[in-house]
Amino acid sequence: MAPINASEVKGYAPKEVLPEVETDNGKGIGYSYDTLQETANFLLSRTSVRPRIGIICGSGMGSYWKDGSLADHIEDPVRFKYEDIPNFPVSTVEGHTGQLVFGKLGDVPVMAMQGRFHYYEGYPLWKCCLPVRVMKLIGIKVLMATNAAGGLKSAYKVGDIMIVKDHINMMGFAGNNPLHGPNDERFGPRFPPMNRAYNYEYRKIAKEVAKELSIDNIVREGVYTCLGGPNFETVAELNMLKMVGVDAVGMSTVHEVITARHCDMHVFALSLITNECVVEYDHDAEANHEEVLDVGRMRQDILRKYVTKLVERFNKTLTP
Ligand SMILES: O=P(O)(O)O[C@H]1O[C@H](CO)[C@@H](O)[C@H]1O
Ligand SMILES: Nc1nc2[nH]cnc2c(=O)[nH]1
Repeated sequence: MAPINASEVKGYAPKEVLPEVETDNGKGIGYSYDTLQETANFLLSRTSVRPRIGIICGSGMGSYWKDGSLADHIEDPVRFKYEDIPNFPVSTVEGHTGQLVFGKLGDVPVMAMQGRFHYYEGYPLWKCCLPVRVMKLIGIKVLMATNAAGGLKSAYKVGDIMIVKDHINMMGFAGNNPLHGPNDERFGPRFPPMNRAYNYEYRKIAKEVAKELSIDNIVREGVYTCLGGPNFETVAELNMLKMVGVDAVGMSTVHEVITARHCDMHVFALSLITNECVVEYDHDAEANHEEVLDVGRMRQDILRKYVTKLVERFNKTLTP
């Protein structure tokens, strides 16, 4: 049998990005500050947009449904394919186009990631979060992360939008953390606090805006966790997560938020509940990525309007 070439397998990171531990000229794990500064300078030299809010578009929310998604509504867009950006990984998951878009959302300059990086694609966590550090270096103050997630709380329905109040870093419990390895103080401290990870003022604003848009009946607030994936959870795993206080489960965001808080960015996150987690045996339903993408499409207009308004309101809280 011919050997399998990982780079040709859909859903798998190309071979050259696979090593679990990459070093930068022997200085340690991850890319150095200077290397990421080069990436930031590359982007800044090719656009006059100076965003202060960075948005990560979750599965099915950024790109998949052409012309309706948030990123497709960014005005005067300047787009960069991930493969053309120095030091950037590439997206391999369906529903994650793989480009950065600079431009205006409402009247606010933003940068949106149409596609994020996941651990299950074969990337180490620090590499999944590399774009967050690049955001910091181009002057972004606020990270707005969105994701698709399974709803664990019994009150949640498919299509609900959960404002993330807090997270449980399950992968961190096992010692897998994006900050693992030598610490560069220019990004942040060795031991960053995480008890105020999700900005309180922004969560308050998000609830107000949900009322203004008359979507408060579908907007919730809860606790998110990220598992490594790519498989969805077993019934026993879901019941355990429920027991420890998880309301929604996904395969992203937590490590991005840790990286953003480490470098002192404000953080706001939303989970779109794309499927109900099955917490009973003898149930026919099975989670699948197609359903996740479909619900992303179903909610794209509401999410776009919500995020656009939030971006305008968050921007007003930033000093000029
Ligand atoms: O977290 P995002 O990227 O939104 O996507 C979520 O949905 C995908 C599974 O359907 C996984 O990638 C999971 O993390
Ligand atoms: N881990 C996990 N990720 C998801 N992303 C969307 N739905 C789910 C889910 O049910 N579980």
